[in-house]
Amino acid sequence: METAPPLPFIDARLHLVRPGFTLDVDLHLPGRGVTALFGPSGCGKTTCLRGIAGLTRNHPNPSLARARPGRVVVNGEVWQDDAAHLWRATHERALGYVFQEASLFDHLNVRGNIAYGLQRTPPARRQVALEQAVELLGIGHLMERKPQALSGGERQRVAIARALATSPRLLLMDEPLAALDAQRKAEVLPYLETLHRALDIPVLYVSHAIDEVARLASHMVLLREGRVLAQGPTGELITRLDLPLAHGDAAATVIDSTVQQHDAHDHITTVGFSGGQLLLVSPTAHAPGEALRLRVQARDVSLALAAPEDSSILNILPATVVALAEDSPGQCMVALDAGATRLLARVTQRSAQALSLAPGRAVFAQIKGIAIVN
Ligand SMILES: Nc1ncnc2c1ncn2[C@@H]1O[C@H](COP(=O)(O)OP(=O)(O)OP(=O)(O)O)[C@@H](O)[C@H]1O
Repeated sequence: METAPPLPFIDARLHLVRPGFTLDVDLHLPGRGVTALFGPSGCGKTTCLRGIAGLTRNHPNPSLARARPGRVVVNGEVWQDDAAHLWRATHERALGYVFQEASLFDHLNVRGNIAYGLQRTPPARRQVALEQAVELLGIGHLMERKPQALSGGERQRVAIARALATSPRLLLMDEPLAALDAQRKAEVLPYLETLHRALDIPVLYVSHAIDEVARLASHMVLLREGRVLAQGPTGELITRLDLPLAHGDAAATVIDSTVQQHDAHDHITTVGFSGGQLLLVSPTAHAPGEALRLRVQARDVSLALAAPEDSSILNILPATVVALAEDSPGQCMVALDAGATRLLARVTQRSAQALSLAPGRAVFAQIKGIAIVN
């Protein structure tokens, strides 16, 4: 019997000691898809990316730096192994780095900027053609322009295309959308979504914005004061009641679903997911079979003990209460399982008592079709 090839992975053990700040992390990440590094300002997200890129390191002799030996392995390539005295400099690590502000060469046009990235990659390692990077980021019409003649969103798309053109084995993105206004963000986000599906290049993505993370990242690392608070699949981490993300007004669930049908007449898309079917309002048509990642805020989910009839609410899902926690005075967060999907509902403590909510209790979760975002 043939055995399946091992799943690709990224391991990064970094212990970087600075005056007033220590980063001490052990990351075990999938070698595919987008992993978000998330946490408050100053928790060490950028330091983490810089460590993986080889832009920052302890004294090469770990005993002098009083740090645990570092190790960085990306899909089978060892970039750093302090214990074995192995260190690849940044230019020897096949990585692309995209920063908050696109740092393009002003004297080169867009074509020249992207070609610069391409030329630095040995022909044997080139996997992404310039044309492919240009097409993925939708910048074909901008090729002859100089960076000064680009909008913020366009500059960022060129910077991403330039990073991709180097055929990186890992793409590091440090708040690539943070400098953009909401409209520009909405312009660039769809390109980020498609690029990791089109190219099998893992992405480490630093962001402050949980909605961005929920939309893009399948996996996440929560950092606090230089340490890992938790790491795992996004849907799991954002619904764990022992972690801060599952509390407060922004608490939400992600639901990975597949389009079943789209009714163009009333703009309703029907999707299937592990907990059944959902109907959502969608102004754009979706083809059957298309994968949709949906987001539902905990405050938009209400609970009932019996399935209501004649309700305007489109989605009524059987679910089981898994856990409850006090959220804020008078409010409580309820974790529920609908099939294999974890949902969150934020209800008043009065309602929780009235419905005798407790682990194991069977309920119906009600979600308005207009409250589901994709
Ligand atoms: N070269 C350095 N020397 C000393 N301290 C540093 C250095 N670079 C960063 N720091 C400190 O390390 C800590 C982590 O910084 P880092 O930029 O990694 O955080 P961050 O989570 O990316 O923050 P933000 O979200 O604000 O960008 C901060 O306290 C910062 O002041």
